[in-house]
Amino acid sequence: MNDPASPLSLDPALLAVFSAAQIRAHEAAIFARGTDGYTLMDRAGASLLAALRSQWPEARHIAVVVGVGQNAGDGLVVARRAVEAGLCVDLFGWQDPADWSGAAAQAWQALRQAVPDIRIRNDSAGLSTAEVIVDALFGIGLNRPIDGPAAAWIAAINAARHAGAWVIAADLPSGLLADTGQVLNDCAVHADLTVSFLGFKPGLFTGRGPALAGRLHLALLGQAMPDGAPMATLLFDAAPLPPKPRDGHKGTFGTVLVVGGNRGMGGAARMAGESALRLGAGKVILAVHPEQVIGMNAGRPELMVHGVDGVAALISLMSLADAVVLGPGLGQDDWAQTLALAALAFDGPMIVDADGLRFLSPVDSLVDPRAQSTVLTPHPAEAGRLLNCSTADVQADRFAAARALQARFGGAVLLKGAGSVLALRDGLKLCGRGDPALATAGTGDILSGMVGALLAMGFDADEALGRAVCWHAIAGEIEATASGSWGMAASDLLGPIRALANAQLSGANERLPWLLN
Ligand SMILES: NC(=O)C1=CN([C@@H]2O[C@H](COP(=O)(O)OP(=O)(O)OC[C@H]3O[C@@H](n4cnc5c(N)ncnc54)[C@H](O)[C@@H]3O)[C@@H](O)[C@H]2O)[C@@H](O)CC1
Ligand SMILES: Nc1ncnc2c1ncn2[C@@H]1O[C@H](COP(=O)(O)OP(=O)(O)O)[C@@H](O)[C@H]1O
Ligand SMILES: [K+]
Repeated sequence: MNDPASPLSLDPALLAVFSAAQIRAHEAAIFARGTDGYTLMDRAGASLLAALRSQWPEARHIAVVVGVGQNAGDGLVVARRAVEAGLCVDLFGWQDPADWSGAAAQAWQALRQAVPDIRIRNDSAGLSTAEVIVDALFGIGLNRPIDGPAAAWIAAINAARHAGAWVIAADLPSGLLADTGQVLNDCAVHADLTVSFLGFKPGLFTGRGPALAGRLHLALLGQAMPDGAPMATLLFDAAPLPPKPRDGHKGTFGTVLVVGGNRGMGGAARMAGESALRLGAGKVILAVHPEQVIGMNAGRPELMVHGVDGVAALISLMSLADAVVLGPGLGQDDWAQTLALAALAFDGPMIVDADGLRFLSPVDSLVDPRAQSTVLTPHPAEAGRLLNCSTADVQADRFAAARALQARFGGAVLLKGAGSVLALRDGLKLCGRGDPALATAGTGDILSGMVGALLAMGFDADEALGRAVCWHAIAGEIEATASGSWGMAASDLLGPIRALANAQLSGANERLPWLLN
């Protein structure tokens, strides 16, 4: 299908995420070209202060909490520049200034020169009077669990935020691991705004990152983007479907077969079927447990519901399908196993979700043709089961988990949850959209039906998955903006999803990141 242009045009720098090692290599290249560390740090502090003043123009009293490394230097620059701009500034931390090194030591000297009576306060009581707190404790150098004074300062910042202060983080909310979005010891700053320097870090967008980072600004500090391929690219939007051809008929737009809907679990198959229909599939057939047929036929007459009691019946339905959705409400009993093994032999594009994932076998290689056109969409617990590890292990490094799943099972892999990670043939993608409204039963079934529809229309596995994930996440945002994040039912997504696919609705742009110089 021909694609119209993407509805949003974001600067390419906003679409890439770089690991801490890539950022460090980028810094080294900048230094090699003649820019020194302090010049860069001064720009970082200036960008942060500009973001602070634009977000909270009325704020007069700011607190800067500094740590032990170069992230502290960013905060020291902010303190100096804020004083120079006429703001009232308090500096907090536990570091002996003589222990700062490199650019941070220079930043301290510059601050001392500009504000000779500046002192570092080591009691957090004064934090409560600040309107905005600058978190300059840790950036990309965090490399172990936080305890001691740093943990106490993080608790104090979060308490002050709870009491009404705003928090802006330098580079990363302190405690968030740049590469994974993991937080150790449950100790991290909760920020309202994060200004990320030189390039976005993956941890801002997945795991705990989306909950802790707040709004995101990227400050390139006068530099081009880092050289080389980013660790992952971000998905913020997806092009709508092309116009529906005037001479199309239902056969043109593909037949989706949903295999699932075991006893007591018909709803999942029905939601997947409805979402396939609402995304534009020409025909949708449900292969469900025979006991489910009567109720499901009554609910949505457009779905062709077949009670399937064995392999022969399923194979005859598979012969009609352009794509199979295996898993919604499938269950784990003998009926489920018999159908799953038969469905996995389908010679065409397929998405495997939910209990369907239990019946996958590892593929021999990524060139396995079956694996090439398969989409797998586990949530973290399902991913843990497939990888023989705990959910916590999966969440500790969602990128590694998605890659490991792809290596073992092939195809396009989605690791679901806040900041969904996509392991595709052309690398890692990371969904930058979404809302906790989506954290409710059935939204995964809606997503699987969407992917099924796009596969049946002829989109390849990567494209189908990327579009579906994006529309699904934006639909969650739209519902949350309209009616709040609590209480959304999965089927509420269907209206916005249809509108997004038809380009009749665009996502709420105030959630998108900003670019600073
Ligand atoms: N080098 C430069 O010129 C620039 C650095 N920048 C800033 O520098 C940051 C990176 O600086 P660093 O590499 O010094 O790293 P950080 O300042 O993030 O922290 C590293 C320091 O903290 C210590 N540390 C790590 N984990 C700890 C823990 N759990 N408890 C206690 N101490 C811990 C380390 O031993 C090290 O001393 C970036 O995130 C960015 O904010 C930016 O200003 C851009 C320019
Ligand atoms: N906090 C969140 N933020 C954004 N998206 C979320 C969040 N929680 C869940 N989701 C999304 O909601 C969907 C839930 O799917 P899944 O866990 O399979 O639910 P179910 O099996 O009940 O359908 C996934 O697409 C997931 O990425
Ligand atoms: K920080």
